[in-house]
Amino acid sequence: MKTAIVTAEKRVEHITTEVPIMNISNLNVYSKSAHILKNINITIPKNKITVLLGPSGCGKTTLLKCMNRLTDLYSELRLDGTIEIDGQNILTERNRITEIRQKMGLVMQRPYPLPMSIYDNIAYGLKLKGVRDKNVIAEKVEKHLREVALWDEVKDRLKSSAQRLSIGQQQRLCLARGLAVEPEIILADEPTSALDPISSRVIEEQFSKLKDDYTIIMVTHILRQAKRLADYVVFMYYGEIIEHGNAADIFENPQTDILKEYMRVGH
Ligand SMILES: Nc1ncnc2c1ncn2[C@@H]1O[C@H](COP(=O)(O)OP(=O)(O)OP(=O)(O)O)[C@@H](O)[C@H]1O
Repeated sequence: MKTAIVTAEKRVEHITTEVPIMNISNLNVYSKSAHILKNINITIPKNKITVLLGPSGCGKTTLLKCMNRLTDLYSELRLDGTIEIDGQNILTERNRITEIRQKMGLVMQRPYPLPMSIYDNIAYGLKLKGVRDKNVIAEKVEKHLREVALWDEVKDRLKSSAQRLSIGQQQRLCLARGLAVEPEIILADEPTSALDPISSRVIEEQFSKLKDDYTIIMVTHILRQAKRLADYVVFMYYGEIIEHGNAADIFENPQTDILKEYMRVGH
């Protein structure tokens, strides 16, 4: 798709025809002293990798936190607008926050494996979901470790502590733990920022494969990574979305001076 519509003086939407999984409308986030996210309107496509891109402090992480209501943890933040998933506005669902979060796996900048064995890190999520059958648990542990390409590396030491794994392996384990609760969406906040280049590539390769089964929304400020991975790009600047659309359109045909400059400097 090549069409671009100028929706405001400096905001550009590259039209996309994908199947939506999440609709964000008129979303604003305020702290006591600042307007952090300004009138965010986007539709996130299903079974794609959406990259939230932009310079430090532009609001990428805050937008990601809104999507699973991690913003609830910060009493100083005030939100208005809507985030619809499966036709429900998650911002007004008072009692179903656990259910909402179970639809989403979260991968943070640094891996935080639970202080237990590799096996139990994944079994834990399954048990929380009510899975009791030991054979089913064993099958799923293997399945999810294979999904993140970790099985061959750990199959002979499943009962040893997860904290003895390398950081790159821990990040894949945390991804597998997130997958074990069978989310629809994976939210990833700079998931490779603590990793060496080889481990980073492994995570990137897993994301490219996982999008067949999951929708991935990833924060990065690394332009090259966005180019390698993104199907859909949301470019942010000072709390606003400046351009969003299919990755090929955004990267081959940026419309705004701000994005053109970001791409020039980012190379
Ligand atoms: N709980 C909060 N209270 C007050 N201000 C906040 C809070 N959370 C975020 N901010 C501010 O909102 C702005 C956006 O922060 P955010 O972490 O979303 O940016 P970012 O684009 O993810 O940056 P980075 O790439 O550096 O992680 C920043 O100015 C930050 O200081």
